[in-house]
Amino acid sequence: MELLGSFNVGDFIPWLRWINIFTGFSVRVDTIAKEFDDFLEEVVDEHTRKLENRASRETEEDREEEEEERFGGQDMFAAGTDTSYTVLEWAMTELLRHPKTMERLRDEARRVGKGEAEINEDDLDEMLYLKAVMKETLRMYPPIPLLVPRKPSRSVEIEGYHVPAGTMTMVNAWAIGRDPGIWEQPEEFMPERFLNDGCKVDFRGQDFELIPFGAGRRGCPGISFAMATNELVLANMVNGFDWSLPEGMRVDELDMGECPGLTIHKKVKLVAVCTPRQLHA
Ligand code: HEM
Repeated sequence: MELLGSFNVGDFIPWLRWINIFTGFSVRVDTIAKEFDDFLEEVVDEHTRKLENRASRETEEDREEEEEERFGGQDMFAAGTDTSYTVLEWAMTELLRHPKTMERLRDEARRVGKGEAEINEDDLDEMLYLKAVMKETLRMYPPIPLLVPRKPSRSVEIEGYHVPAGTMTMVNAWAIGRDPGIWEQPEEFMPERFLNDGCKVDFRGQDFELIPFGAGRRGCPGISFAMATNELVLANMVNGFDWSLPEGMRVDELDMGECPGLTIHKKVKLVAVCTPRQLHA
């Protein structure tokens, strides 16, 4: 992911793409692509071996099917893992920086979970504060800040700008999420802005003020799965544990720096202390 988001001349000046060979960029991309491909091939093979009564896959059609499974797996794996862990790391960081927000979320989880050890998917519908926390995290820290580069198939005119067909275009979801013309106090982490009669903006691609998953035909197809898993993980983290910063560390000492890449991680990994909650017998 870091490599995909790094600067390379060929993306910006296509006829200079040959420079990527001399900078070593092309070799690094090919090496990682091969390692990833081998890994997925092993996963698909293992899965196929487990399928009892399945004839060995030797025809051309079988091989094509196998390749599709590998590419599908590659897409899901690349698009779904890094994004999810990034969003959870930023959410936890902001919660630790805002103890009152953490407390409110924890209280909601323990109320909705009725003191049980585990929150399940059905409980999530009732957890409106959790949803507001996730939305606010996605507003401030869209895991893929420039979405995925696209090329228009025909020339278009947008607000007076002429964009010729085939131009590489990027949408800066990060800047949109922090635009003071759209958001009040955009640099403040305030999940409350999404509650009750507050802002009705949603992230499913209908409201262009908040597009961490992109929008339109090529928007993220994993959105529902991603939100269900992220919400479930965060809800269970605050339900099952009390969270704090390492002893002696102040909130203002938390490093909020970002790493460059296709997905934007914290530069310094979050270190937090979790204390299992005492369950009543
Ligand atoms: C918080 C989690 C996630 C975020 C923020 C996210 C965001 C995005 C974004 C911004 C795009 C590009 C959309 C565009 O260019 O308009 C994308 C594409 C995609 N995402 Fe996600 N995603 C997440 C999780 C997932 C998960 C869990 C999966 C699958 C299990 C997934 C599968 C995909 C696929 C396959 C594409 C490519 C779609 C295409 O090009 O047609 N994503 N995602």
